[in-house]
Amino acid sequence: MIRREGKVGRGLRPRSVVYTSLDFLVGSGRRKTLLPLSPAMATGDDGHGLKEVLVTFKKCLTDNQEVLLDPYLEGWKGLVRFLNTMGSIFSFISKDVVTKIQIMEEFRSSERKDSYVSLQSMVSYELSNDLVDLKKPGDHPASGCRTILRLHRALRWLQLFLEGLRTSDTDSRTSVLCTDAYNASLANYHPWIIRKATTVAFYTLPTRDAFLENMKVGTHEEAVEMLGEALPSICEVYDVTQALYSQHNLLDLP
Ligand SMILES: CCCCCCCC/C=C\CCCCCCCC(=O)N[C@@H](COP(=O)(O)O)[C@H](O)/C=C/CCCCCCCCCCCCC
Repeated sequence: MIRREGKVGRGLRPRSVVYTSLDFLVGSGRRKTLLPLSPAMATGDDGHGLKEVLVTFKKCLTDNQEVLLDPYLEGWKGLVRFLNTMGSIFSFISKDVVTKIQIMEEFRSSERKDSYVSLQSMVSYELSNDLVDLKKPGDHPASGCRTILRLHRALRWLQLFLEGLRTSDTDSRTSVLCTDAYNASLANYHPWIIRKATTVAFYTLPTRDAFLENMKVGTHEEAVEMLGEALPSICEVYDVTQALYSQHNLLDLP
């Protein structure tokens, strides 16, 4: 069993729950075809470690600095599998990410799929066809641009959190690392109620040692080394996306 840091999580068995996000995924026949997850994946026991997930993000960037959508979504699916091992208290977060992945996968399986090969082609296509609500929610509440923006902001949280794990002491509290990363990124865009629920959930996180083990990389030192090697790719994907969104004034989409 994974040791927990805080009071809230004591006694929770992270791998024992059939997660709501999976219920959501398999509950609809239409959704099922879009994001099939095996039962093993649903519990995070699909044999893949964090390294494989982070490597997926490396595959996003082309030589022309375009961000390819398919590996981007693959990377997020891998992260959701990790999130699903953290306990049902995180299922409200998991559900939100899964919904956003599904929105994007629908674009990728639609007749406009070629316009959604990369973030660059998506931005160009949606803007030139007036498919983005730029100022307030309107006719396009689930555009690709606004959906990716939410994941993009979350990628910043991931970058900060993993960097915190990598550089912190053995006895550092993951709830503190996670809260610091959250406050410096996503929290700026979330209402009070979400910030509260999220902060409570952070108290149930496993210890730093348990996190490093859960990465399935080897020793703790090897896990830390892997983070040092993998994080630059995440940063690059984040930076290229940030520059793209900034260039088109898309960083505040409703
Ligand atoms: C062995 C180490 C592994 C680490 C693996 C970490 C896996 C992390 C997986 C997912 C990260 C969470 C991504 C959250 C995306 C949130 C997107 C968002 O901001 N959505 C809000 C706005 O969307 P719209 O309403 O405008 O459509 C939405 O309102 C939010 C809903 C839920 C709350 C999201 C809280 C995010 C907290 C991020 C920390 C996750 C903690 C993971 C613990 C490791």
